[in-house]
Amino acid sequence: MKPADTLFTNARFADGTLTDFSVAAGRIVSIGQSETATPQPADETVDLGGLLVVPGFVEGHIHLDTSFYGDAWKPHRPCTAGFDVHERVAFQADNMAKAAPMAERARKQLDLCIGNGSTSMRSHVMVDGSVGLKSLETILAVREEYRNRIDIQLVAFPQSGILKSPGTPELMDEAIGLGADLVGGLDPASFDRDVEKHLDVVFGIAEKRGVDVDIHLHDFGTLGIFELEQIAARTTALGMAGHVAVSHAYSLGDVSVDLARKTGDLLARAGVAIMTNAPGDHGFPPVAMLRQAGVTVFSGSDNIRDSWWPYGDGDMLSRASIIGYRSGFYTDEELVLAFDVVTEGSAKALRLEGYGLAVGNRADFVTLAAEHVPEAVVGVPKGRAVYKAGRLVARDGVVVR
Ligand SMILES: O=c1cc[nH]c(=O)[nH]1
Repeated sequence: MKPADTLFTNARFADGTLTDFSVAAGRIVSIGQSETATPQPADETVDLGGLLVVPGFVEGHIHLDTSFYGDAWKPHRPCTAGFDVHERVAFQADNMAKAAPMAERARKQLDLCIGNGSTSMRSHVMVDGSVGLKSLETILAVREEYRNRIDIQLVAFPQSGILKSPGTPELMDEAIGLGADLVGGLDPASFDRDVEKHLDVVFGIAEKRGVDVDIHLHDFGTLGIFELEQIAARTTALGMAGHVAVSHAYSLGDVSVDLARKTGDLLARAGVAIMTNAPGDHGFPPVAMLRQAGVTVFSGSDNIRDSWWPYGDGDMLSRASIIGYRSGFYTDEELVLAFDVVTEGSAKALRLEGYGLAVGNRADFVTLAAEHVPEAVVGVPKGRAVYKAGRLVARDGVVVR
């Protein structure tokens, strides 16, 4: 038998068993009980010391281009009246003009996320009439630099609208040719004020290019629900179940329980996933109810020190804790659900191949000083080791170079 590259011993899996596993060519090739198994020969042995070992976190929604993490502090500017996406986008443009170079900021954000245990990520990147393809070109180059540390999907994101920002449909199409993986959208009703035409462009590009869709939908109440219905109908009509996500979907958190449940059933049937970061100042999708309906629920940091809010730490375990806290999750089963949202749920939404701790899967994992997953979700232990394809990429929050 050809020896594995690395034998990892004394790993505590989520079911409490102490396990050895070996990795070759970046994949898990064997898993056995530490107490009973004959160790598989390997070039190197790493003793994980009984730490909890979990799959790498999946950062399912972030903005690598517009974060000011590690840059000079940009004080938050409130909107004049309530939450207004147009105003936030204008503040963002102001801040971007005063920001450190985008590549530098993106690297700092990536180091933060990897240091905390993310091994895969989906980032939205502005592609519209205001910035053209410049941001995407920068982030594509940074993605290339980080390709051995984290897998990154990029969404061509029309932050200034598709119909409101001249040239955006063509730019989004070009973006896919350039290397973006998905096509995005933004509040078809309140931003572009034409749901049909907005979705024609998004799903038109998706169909033509054979890519997935991830739409930002901040619209509240029944307006947001109406848009979710339209997105679900398009998804079904194009046979895109499992290939479409809606990010934020605040409306699911502020309509009646009955309407949220009915819409959840619709989304489950259509195969539309929902991303929530459990934001602080308003309703957000009811995670447990949606999961029970069969909806794939996933999560991301979204904004980290940007023009939308000053919070965010790039830590998907702390995000699971926030989701659990805001959802009123107390039982072990509920805490495991919160954890699942940032691991299996996000992996499913991103359609990651070979995710999870099983033979044949990618050896992307994190060690945690916790006895089990519920304790990890409430305790959010630091001092983690992060492995990508079986190789140590970060320890104690610091990326290994
Ligand atoms: O939450 C966010 C962040 C950036 N851009 C958006 O449209 N929404």
